[in-house]
Formats: sequence, C-alpha cells, structure tokens
Amino acid sequence: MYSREWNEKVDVSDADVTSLSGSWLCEIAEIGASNLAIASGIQKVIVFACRHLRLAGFESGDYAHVSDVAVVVKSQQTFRTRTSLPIYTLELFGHNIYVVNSVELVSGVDRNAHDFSFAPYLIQFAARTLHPSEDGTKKLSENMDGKDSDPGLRIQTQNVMRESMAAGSSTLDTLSREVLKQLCNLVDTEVCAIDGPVGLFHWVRDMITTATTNAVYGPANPFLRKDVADGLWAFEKDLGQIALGWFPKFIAPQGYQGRQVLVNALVDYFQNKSHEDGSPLVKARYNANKMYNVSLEDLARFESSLTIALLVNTAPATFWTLFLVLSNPTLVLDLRQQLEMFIRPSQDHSSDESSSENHPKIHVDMAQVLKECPILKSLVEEVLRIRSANASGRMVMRETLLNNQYLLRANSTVLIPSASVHTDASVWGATVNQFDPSRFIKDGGSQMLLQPAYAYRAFGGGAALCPGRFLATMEILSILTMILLRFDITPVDSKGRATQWREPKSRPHILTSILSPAKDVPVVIKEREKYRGMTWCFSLNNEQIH
Ligand code: HEM
Repeated sequence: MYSREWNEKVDVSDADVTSLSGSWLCEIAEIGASNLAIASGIQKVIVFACRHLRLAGFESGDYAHVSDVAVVVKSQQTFRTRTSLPIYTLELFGHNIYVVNSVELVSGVDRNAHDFSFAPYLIQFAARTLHPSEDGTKKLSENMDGKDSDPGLRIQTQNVMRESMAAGSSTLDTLSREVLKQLCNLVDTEVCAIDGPVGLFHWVRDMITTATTNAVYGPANPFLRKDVADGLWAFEKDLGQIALGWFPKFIAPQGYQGRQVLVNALVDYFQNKSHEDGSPLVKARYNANKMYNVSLEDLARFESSLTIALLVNTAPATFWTLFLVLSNPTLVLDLRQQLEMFIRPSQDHSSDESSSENHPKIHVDMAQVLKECPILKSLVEEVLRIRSANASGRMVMRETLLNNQYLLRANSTVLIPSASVHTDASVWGATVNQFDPSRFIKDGGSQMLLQPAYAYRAFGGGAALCPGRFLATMEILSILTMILLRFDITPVDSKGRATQWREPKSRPHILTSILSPAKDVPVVIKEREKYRGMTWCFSLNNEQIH
C-alpha cells in the first residue's frame, strides 16, 4: 500500500467566466481571484466586491461561512471537464475543501460515513438556519460519532424519518395515498377552474405545498393559511443569507419574518395537539422530540426543516419534469399513448345517484402505472440527473486515507458535486449530455454504460441518502400522469398569446438540490377535449382515491 500526502492545488483563476451562464458555474474563478479575505478564524470569510457571489445573493461586506462559499462549486461541470481530476483541493485561507469527481472516490466517501460525516453539516444547517435555543443545538449535537447506546435526538430523528419513509412501509403507503388524494382534489376543484394564464412554476409549487402539507399535517394544516405558506417560501428564498448568521433580520427581512410566521404557526399546531390528527410521520417526529424533552419552540423550529425538506426540491423537480415533457410534443404524444392504456371505466357508482350531472367515471390505478410504465420513472430520474445541483458535504472527522490513495486532513470539507458525476461520459456513455427519458429503463436501448449506484447523486448517497426520495418520486409521477391525461398546457406571452416554450435560467440557491426557475413560464391550462365532462378517479395500492 502506498500513501502520500495529497495536496494538489488547482489554479482556479482561469475558469472561463464568460461562457458560464446564470448558475454557480463560474464563482470559483472569483474566489481564485482572491476577492475574499479571512474575517474570523478559518471558518468565516468576508465577502468583498465579488461579482459572482453578489449574483448568488451575497453582498459586499457580508460574512460568509467557508462551506457556503464552497458551495459555489456545486455546478462546476465545466471546471471538471477542464481539469478532469478525480479529486482536487480548493484551499480557502488554510481550510481544505476536497472536491470529489471520480465515481470510485465517491463510493469511498459513501462507504465511510464514520470518517466522512454528514452530522456536522446537519447540525450547522439547523443551528444557523432554524436558530434553535442553545439547549436545542446541544441536544442535536449529542452522540456525534453514533457510538453511544442512546442514539440522541439527531440520530433518533433520522431513524424515525428513514423508518417512516421506507419503501413498502405502511407509513409511506398511508402518506402516499393521502398525497395522491389531495392532488386529485386540487386538480378537480382548482385546476379545472383556472381561467387565463398562470405561471407554471408557481402553480405547481402551490399545488405541491397544499397537497403535501395537507397530507402530512392533517385537518389543522397550518399551511392552509396563506401567510404561513408565503412565509415558508420567503424563508426558503432567503435561506442562504439567513445561514450567514450576520444580522439576518436586516439582510434578509422577508425570509426572517417568514421563518417567524412559520415557527409561530407550528408552535400553535403542536400546542393545540393538532398533530394527533396528522400523519404517522408527524406523530413519529413529535414523539422523537418529546423523548429528548425538546421545548415547544425548538420542536417547531426543527419541524420547519421538515417542511423545507418536503417541498423545496420536489416543487422545482416537478416543474422541470413538466417543462421538459410539455415542450416536447413527440414525447407528450408517446407518453399519452402509453398512459391511456391504463384508463378503465370506474366500478364505483357510489356518487352517481347523488350527482346532479351524472358524469361518466373513469379510473386510473397509479400503482399499476408506476409498475408497468417504466418510461415514467426513468424520465423523472433523467430530469433529476440533468437538473441536480447539489454538493453533498461531509466533514473529515480524522485524517483519513481515501481509497488507500489520497490523504485527507482532519477538519477539512469534502464536497461531491452531483453535476460533476452526472456528466461523466465514462459512466453515462456518449449520450451523457443528452436528455434521454428512457436512459434508466433496464434494457431500454439507450447507450448507457453500466453505471454503479454511486454515480447517481440526485438524492445524495451513503448514510445521508435522502429518505424522502420515494415520496417525492411518487408525487412528481402522479402530477405528470394527471396533467398529461387531463390537460393541454401551452405557453403564452405576456399578452396571453400563444408562443414557443422557452427554457428559463435557474435561480442560484445555496442549499436546494434542484434549482427553481429564475423567471416563471406563463401558460394556459385547458381540459383536454377528449375527456371533457369525465369524472376521474385515481387509486394507489388498490385503494380507490377519488
Ligand atoms: C425531488 C425531491 C428531492 C430531492 C432532489 C432531494 C435531495 C436530497 C439530497 C441531495 C440530500 C442530501 C444527501 C447527501 O448529502 O448525501 C437530501 C437529504 C434529505 N432529504 Fe431529500 N430530496 C428530495 C425530497 C425530499 C422529501 C420529499 C423529503 C421529505 C421527508 C426529504 C427529506 C430529506 C432529509 C430529512 C434529508 C437529510 C437526510 C439525513 O439527515 O440523513 N427530501 N435530499
């Protein structure tokens, strides 16, 4: 075995700023140009006049955490192409950030959750964005290495999340059915009533917010209040600035205020014991917090992280899925043909007598669609492959030799940018840069090379792999199916006239994995002529939803 101190530095100052649009691609260049300086210790830097960091929401004079600044490497696909290094070091004022590109090294990080830990990230995220009490942060930080017999609040909550959201679990089934039911109701009551242009992203985002939170929080869902739902999205928008921890009240007033509205509403929710009528997920999380005597205020703050996790990636992921499908007429035609094979006359005549209109009822079994229509799941996986902009962050807990080759220093940061792994032609084949909806169908005929699971990073990996991936995928697929079967959606210009689909740029965001569009896409939504006047029922796992 050979080992060596590995500290290869890459000159980042020549990254091609001009050819990189909109997102986070180019900021490395600016960091390389030393527009930052140390403000306090090695962990914090002060941002001077840095054009690209300003684009990302930082202002000149802001304090930024090194790991925040490092997130600028999130979408550094062009940079990887230039360097084609399996791993490289960005040295920021004495703090090493190891950016991992090669799939073999990614697997090495994933397999060693002990030395490359997600826990410090999670705690830092909670402390700086949710702002719990000192006692709350202390409770979260217990059992850092996971070796104590008592798991502690953080690990207990993670266990509860994994159990509640596990594939095939009764709790996930219950939640999925409830989400589908809520989506069906919203489509019937609100989407069918839409008259005139709407913004595709905001429309999808609102629908997902209402359906998901109704399913999770039950009849007393706090997000039915407009100020609470708006507060959540204002908080999400300003998360990056709030995470700086530098007078968030003044540098991010809307997000700061939004968080307060959100936390207050959740305090009321738990104080009124409304969670007792909520989903198994919310009850299990509540019990985990109670087990560790978490105060009501901290409980509400921790809970607001669930609402962030539930919505902030699923909403843009659904938007991009719809956008990429609807803007491709051949794909729409093909998918509709496949989906229509699952339409059956409904056996349920229960509402016929009471219904004044007596509409014909048709039924779609979503469980059957998901099982027998592999293109749909493959399509969503492909959307996430090409849109994913996360950089899984891990802290190096002790000096560690990665894959018996690279010596990584203790207290350094490891970042795995998904964009990098997702654009590696040696993994994905010659079509790596194409959007290929059938890429993930087994024997789907695409030229995909056999890729190891480590190469797919849309939901992260290793011990921190996203527990919400099954729910999110089901939600995106259900919305896509309902929309394709029931509606024609066409883009319009600002005067409401038909126009071409134009792909919007993404809005940079320091924490979300799937970026939202910077500008919305105005569309008109019309019920398809073919099915006008029909009543639709969707079911999941043999249970009729509607
Ligand atoms: C398309 C939708 C989603 C995407 C793209 C996504 C992506 C991710 C990513 C990239 C991570 C970090 C993993 C890592 O660092 O290796 C993560 C973690 C996480 N996600 Fe998701 N996510 C989505 C939906 C959801 C949903 C619906 C939930 C709801 C419960 C959720 C809950 C979480 C949680 C709790 C974690 C932290 C895991 C831990 O503590 O170990 N996510 N997600």
